[in-house]
Amino acid sequence: MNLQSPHLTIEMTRDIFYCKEALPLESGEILPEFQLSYTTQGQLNAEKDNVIWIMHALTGDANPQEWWSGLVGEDKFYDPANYFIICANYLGSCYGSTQPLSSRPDTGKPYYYDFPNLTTRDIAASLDRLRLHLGLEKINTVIGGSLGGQVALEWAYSLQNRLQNAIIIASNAKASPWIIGFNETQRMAIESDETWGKEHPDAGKKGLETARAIGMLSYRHPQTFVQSQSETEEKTDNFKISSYLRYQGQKLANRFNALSYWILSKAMDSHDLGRGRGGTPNALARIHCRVLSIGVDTDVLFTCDESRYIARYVAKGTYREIKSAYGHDAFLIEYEQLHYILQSFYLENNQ
Ligand SMILES: CC(=O)SCCNC(=O)CCNC(=O)[C@H](O)C(C)(C)COP(=O)(O)OP(=O)(O)OC[C@H]1O[C@@H](n2cnc3c(N)ncnc32)[C@H](O)[C@@H]1OP(=O)(O)O
Ligand SMILES: N[C@@H](CCO)C(=O)O
Repeated sequence: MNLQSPHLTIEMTRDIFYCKEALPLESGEILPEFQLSYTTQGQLNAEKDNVIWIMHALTGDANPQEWWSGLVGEDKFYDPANYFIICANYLGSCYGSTQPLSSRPDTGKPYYYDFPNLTTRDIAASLDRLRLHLGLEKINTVIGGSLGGQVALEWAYSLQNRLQNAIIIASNAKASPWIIGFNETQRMAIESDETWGKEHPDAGKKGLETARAIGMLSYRHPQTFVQSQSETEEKTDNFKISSYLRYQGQKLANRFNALSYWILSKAMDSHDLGRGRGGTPNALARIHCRVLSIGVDTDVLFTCDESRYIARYVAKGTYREIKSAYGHDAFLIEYEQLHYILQSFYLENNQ
């Protein structure tokens, strides 16, 4: 791909990166080869300092113009007319990258339950392979929410002075027992599905519906549903919130698969920037770039204190807060506040 093509590619291009070099994983296992589906839009400038790398969350794909439409795209904050914008689907996810349903190179059959557990550090390492493949010596900004923020933080640590800004939204430096607990209940729901364990692409699909319903409660806030799912007084059964959660479960199960969900939820649980690095504060202090850590006041999953903690221990940290009734998912919704916070951050740093 000629990143400095004279043709400004405002249109998003989709590509697959095939990496034939084995990827050693934190577990000690090795992924012999892998592919990453990714999108790019815009053009690398002459100084090569306008790369924006967008990181998706748990069930995201490589198309931020879809799930972050208020932030990425023509005339949006991250406008391809000004930036070279890239987004890659993570290892383990089912949107074009190597995942449990991918064929193993040694047998030609799907990995299924033999797919190796991944950590956020492994995912960051796989993205760095793509960076090197594209010849991107430096990145202006890595930005992501939730799992995307966790991977962004791991990558900020290893990129060091090759990265200018890390923007971590509704995320953490180390998975809390609370988050691991929520993910464990979701895996229990998948395990309770009698099809789980079978070698079939839809294994665990019904359990995934329940897992998503549990997840949706953690991604929102009681206020969210008071506003959108309240009832008149005569209702005694068949409540709106019940049908909403069942609907969201079906909606996700129809676009995702339980094996990918399992692998990525384990990656979220594995997240600990300080592992092998003298603990979280020491690791945060060694991040070279500027870090903007954004919390959501009603986020009950990734709390504001966890976002404040990141800003407090990194060398060049700023903390900002979104006020929202939406809870954790506010990072996908509160575009006006996000725009204001991002604009102030870049202006404060003369960018
Ligand atoms: C950064 C990332 O990687 S994100 C990962 C990828 N995620 C996605 O692609 C999804 C991102 N989008 C979302 O999560 C949500 O749409 C948000 C957070 C952006 C917006 O949330 P909300 O405005 O509350 O809409 P939400 O999606 O929760 O619910 C609306 C849907 O539920 C349906 N619904 C609402 N109430 C009910 C109910 N009582 N019963 C049944 N269905 C209901 C609506 O009809 C609507 O259906 P549709 O999605 O088919 O149009
Ligand atoms: N609701 C978003 C964020 C979860 O962390 C998703 O589905 O990935």
